[in-house]
Amino acid sequence: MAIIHSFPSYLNLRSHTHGHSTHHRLTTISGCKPKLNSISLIARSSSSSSHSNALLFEAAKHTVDTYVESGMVVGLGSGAASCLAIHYLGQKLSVGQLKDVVGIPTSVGSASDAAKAGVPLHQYQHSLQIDFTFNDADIMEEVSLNAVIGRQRLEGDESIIEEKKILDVTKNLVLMVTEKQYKSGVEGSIPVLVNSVGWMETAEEIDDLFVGDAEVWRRACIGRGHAGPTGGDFPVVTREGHNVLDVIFTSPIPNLAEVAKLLDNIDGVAGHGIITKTPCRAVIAAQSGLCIIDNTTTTILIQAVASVVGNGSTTASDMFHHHRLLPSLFFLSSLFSDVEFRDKDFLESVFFVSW
Ligand SMILES: O=C(CO)[C@H](O)[C@H](O)COP(=O)(O)O
Repeated sequence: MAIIHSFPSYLNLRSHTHGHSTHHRLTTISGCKPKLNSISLIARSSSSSSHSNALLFEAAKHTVDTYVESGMVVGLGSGAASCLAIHYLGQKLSVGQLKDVVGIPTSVGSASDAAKAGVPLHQYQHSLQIDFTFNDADIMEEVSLNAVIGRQRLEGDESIIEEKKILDVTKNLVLMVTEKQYKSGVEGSIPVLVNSVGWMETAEEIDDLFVGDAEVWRRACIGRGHAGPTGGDFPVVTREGHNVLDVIFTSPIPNLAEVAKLLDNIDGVAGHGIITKTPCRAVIAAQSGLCIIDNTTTTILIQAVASVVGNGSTTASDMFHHHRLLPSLFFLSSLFSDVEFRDKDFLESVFFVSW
């Protein structure tokens, strides 16, 4: 993959590495409460879950260190990485490294995390200017960085609609995912909010639209036994009174944005969990370090690299998985220094925070 911005903290992170070593600095964390002042180098953990927590914390820390500045209004996302980012942000506020940051929670969970972490909160209001937002995504389409949220919501106490409004109005957005969630073709559930009156007709229409590619199930409240495709007697009803359909794709979706458009045009659909936002950056926690991708420049660089390496089929996935392409990317970075589309940030682009 990887496009890349070097931001101020790129230098900081690089200074933590040993030359071009592929060993990324990891940070001890304790549950969801990283301690800002207790950063230490640790060997890669033998426990895979603590290792993946450490990787997620690197993504969260990088996101906060790089994009959050004093005085900002910051959208606070939901999910494991966002929880780590909120607590890290709280730590930076408590030691005075950041000041006057106001958080806009995207969910009940993020509001609760922020309250515990000491991040001052405001409720989202229409016309509020949000400088920057971070969020988790359940899965992300490579290159476009279109993503899916809302797969985990089993109780209906969260609002995908409100969360998407915040992501929509924010000036800058970072989505944090692991490398396993960064896919060339997204599969699995797309959560779709439908009016509960007439939900069955809407579900049938969606089923017809994606026949052979997806199954449609109405989401049931957890703890209510086996509900089956109709959601049984206790379907989830969201805060806004919608039912949630899981449109479960059984094969990779070639273009997530197309699916979003098709869903938007169906009567009875009130919203869905697909995010399509430009500009958007992905901070990807990979085994070998962090990878930062910006969807405004990805396509251009991929095409350019494909031509330099003489392989028309080069994809973001190739770049992500085959480090051999990195020299080409660096080379291109220097070649493009005079080209109009490259702004200063872009000129300073480098490809991985640490490999
Ligand atoms: O829907 C989402 C953001 O709104 C997230 O993708 C979801 O919350 C991820 O949860 P976790 O990180 O705990 O798997």
